Amino acid sequence: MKKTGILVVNLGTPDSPATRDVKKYLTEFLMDPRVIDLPAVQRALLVKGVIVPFRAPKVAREYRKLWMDEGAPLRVYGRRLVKTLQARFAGQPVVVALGMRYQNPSLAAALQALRAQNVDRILVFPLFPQYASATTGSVAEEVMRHMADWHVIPSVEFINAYHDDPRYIRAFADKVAHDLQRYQPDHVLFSYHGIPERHLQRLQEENAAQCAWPACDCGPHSAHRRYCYRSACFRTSELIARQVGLSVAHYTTAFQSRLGKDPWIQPYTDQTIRALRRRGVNHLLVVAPSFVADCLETVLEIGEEYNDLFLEEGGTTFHYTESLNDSEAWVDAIYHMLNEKLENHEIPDAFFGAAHGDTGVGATPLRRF
Ligand SMILES: C=CC1=C(C)c2cc3[nH]c(cc4nc(cc5[nH]c(cc1n2)c(C)c5CCC(=O)O)C(CCC(=O)O)=C4C)c(C)c3C=C
Ligand SMILES: [Fe+2]
Ligand SMILES: [Fe+2]
Repeated sequence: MKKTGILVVNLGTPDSPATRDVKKYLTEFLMDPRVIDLPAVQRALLVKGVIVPFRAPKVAREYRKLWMDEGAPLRVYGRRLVKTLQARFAGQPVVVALGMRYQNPSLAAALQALRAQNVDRILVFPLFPQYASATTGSVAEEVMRHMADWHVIPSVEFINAYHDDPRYIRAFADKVAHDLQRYQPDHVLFSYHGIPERHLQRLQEENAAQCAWPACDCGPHSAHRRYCYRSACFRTSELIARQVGLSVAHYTTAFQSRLGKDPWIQPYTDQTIRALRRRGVNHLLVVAPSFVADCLETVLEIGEEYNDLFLEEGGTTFHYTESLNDSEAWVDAIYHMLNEKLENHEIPDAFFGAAHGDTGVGATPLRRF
């Protein structure tokens, strides 16, 4: 039977909350041309000369608040997820490894671990449900770069978007349904990590059918464009809302975490929170489906900054739905998404006559043709 390696990938996080390690992380991350898409010299001047020196001390303080006993949340949840997933595949010829796009455990080490196990193929599962060049695209490019000099390159499949997969939707919807019961909010805000608007321009250059940049009109009522990140986010909100029975008037989609002065995809989360207050929303529940593990952007940006903003604006209660992390429902969802790929790929040995001890060549199954 063929042996499959599953490479679970997340963004990455610093090795420690020390400013030195945060600088290393931010530099590697932001020097990626898929993240800061400027010409190399301009990017280096901006990242190494401005963003990292000014941002790292503040971000390091934030990581210190967030740090768990076992380390950074993104890495802790990643390790637990992979361990439970490996157990879920018990009895199947499957090896699961965790790699981070930036810092550790590195993609190089994870790929070498799979290679050492002589896997025949690799399924790459980025922990990004909505496709973006800055995340999923970057992971794919880096995986291919690492394997480029292998003599035997196994077959590789990238699971590059699953924002509309019913199992991912259900895993999130179950959490939201629970919090709707518990907190009785009068509105739900789906807040996704943003990307610069300019990234959608590249999308249209490559495939005009994908998106209508500069005025990306992807939204709840437009046709769904799979690789327009903005569209995929609207679609995710719609599917989760439908699953939990939320009507269009009771939820909103917005984008957070913008960096720099260029326009990012809109509406922005902070402005949306103010607008919701003006509309009289008193009890808000925030859900962040682009983050499948809690991290700096959820625990601090949503859980503290947006919480404070909503209360300062006169709101009464603010709650955040915790992410999927290493929950059983999420492990189960990933297991089923991947197992489907395994089942579709596997050609039973019996088909080649191996069950009868021959080589398969010229054996009876040829009748099928
Ligand atoms: C969920 C998908 C993500 C997309 C899309 C994304 C795009 C993107 N991010 C930056 C800049 C930063 N992001 C930072 C943190 C961060 N980003 C994601 C996910 C996506 N980013 C996660 C999960 C995290 C948290 C990591 C953690 O350890 O907790 C940061 C670092 C923190 C900070 O300085 O605020 C930066 C910087 C850009 C520029 C971008 C699209 C081009
Ligand atoms: Fe980010
Ligand atoms: Fe779009």
